[in-house]
Amino acid sequence: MANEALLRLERVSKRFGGGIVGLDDISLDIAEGEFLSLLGPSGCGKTTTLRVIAGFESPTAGRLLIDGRDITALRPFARPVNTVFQDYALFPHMNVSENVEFGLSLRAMASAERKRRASEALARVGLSDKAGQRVQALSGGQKQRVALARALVCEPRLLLLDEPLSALDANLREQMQLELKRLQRDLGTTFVMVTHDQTEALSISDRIVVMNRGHIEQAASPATLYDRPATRFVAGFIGAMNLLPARIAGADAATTTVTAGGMTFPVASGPGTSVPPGPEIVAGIRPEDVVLTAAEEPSAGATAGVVDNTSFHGRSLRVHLHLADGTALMADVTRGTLPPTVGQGDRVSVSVRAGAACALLPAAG
Ligand SMILES: Nc1ncnc2c1ncn2[C@@H]1O[C@H](COP(=O)(O)OP(=O)(O)OP(=O)(O)O)[C@@H](O)[C@H]1O
Repeated sequence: MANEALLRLERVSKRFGGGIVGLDDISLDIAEGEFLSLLGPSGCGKTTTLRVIAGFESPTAGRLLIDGRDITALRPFARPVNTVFQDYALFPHMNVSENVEFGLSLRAMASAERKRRASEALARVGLSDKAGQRVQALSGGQKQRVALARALVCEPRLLLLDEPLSALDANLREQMQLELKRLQRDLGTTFVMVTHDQTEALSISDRIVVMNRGHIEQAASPATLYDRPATRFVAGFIGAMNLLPARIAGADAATTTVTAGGMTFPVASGPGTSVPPGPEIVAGIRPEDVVLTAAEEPSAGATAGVVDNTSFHGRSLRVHLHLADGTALMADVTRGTLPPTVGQGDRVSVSVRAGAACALLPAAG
């Protein structure tokens, strides 16, 4: 793996004054051409990770390697890395083209060549017609594109993006997510993006690094994080998840039979679904994998539940219910699959959908 990674973070820690832990022993390989997102709650260390990669912060322990070469001591401008900042950091007194050219001004390059590259970068982000405009006259989305062009004009090996879309409204944000992804695919440049928006991370990234309190909880593809969260934290952080105390009722090569909340269901064996060690485990069951039927008596493997309330979610209805032992559960039910009048106090039969990707997790952590 050592030679495959474009960037390797090797046991990187960052402590600030007063004993504040920014990063706690982080190791991560980032492959060439990857779109990687750093995701996690406020204060988990996303920005610190980005700043350490950019060279704006020095790690207090560990090292960084690009193509196997130690860059830990290199100044920011000496790294093949560029950053797009959250507030764009454009120069208001320069026009669009000058802002983009500025990215090249630290390099000895003929003016004609600078202009050619700047106009190529502006074309990439669809702003050729704005080259001579003042940046104040641009919309938020256009400013974001200028910031991208200014970073990309230097042809970095690695582009770092710090919450690049957070200042945009919801519609524009979604459009820019698609554009970012397209740009990254076209260029083949490695992108590392900080975001606290899980929907954004899930829709745009090849891989997501979920961080918590300065360490990495899990680094995996969006589908793996969703279907096979490695920890309770990830299970609770990505999407909605029912976490029920569980026990193993049996196992063979293909499946593990799990009992949780009075329900018995098979979980397919395979990578990421091994039973965690320790006596206490929880089963993570997505609301869309909980099946409700209006039956009076639960069938085999199912249990009885009582509806507490329902909320409208477009195509589906989220049903909050409780089981006989008091356990609270969420179920997302496709509209029309339950009687339209189902509501508070109604009894339903509750089971886990056959073939559901349930996560078996240690109770602690
Ligand atoms: N320059 C600094 N001096 C002291 N503490 C810092 C400094 N920068 C970050 N920290 C602390 O390090 C921890 C990680 O901060 P960081 O900014 O990396 O989090 P984040 O995940 O990017 O959060 P947010 O989503 O709020 O931006 C926090 O506890 C933060 O207060």
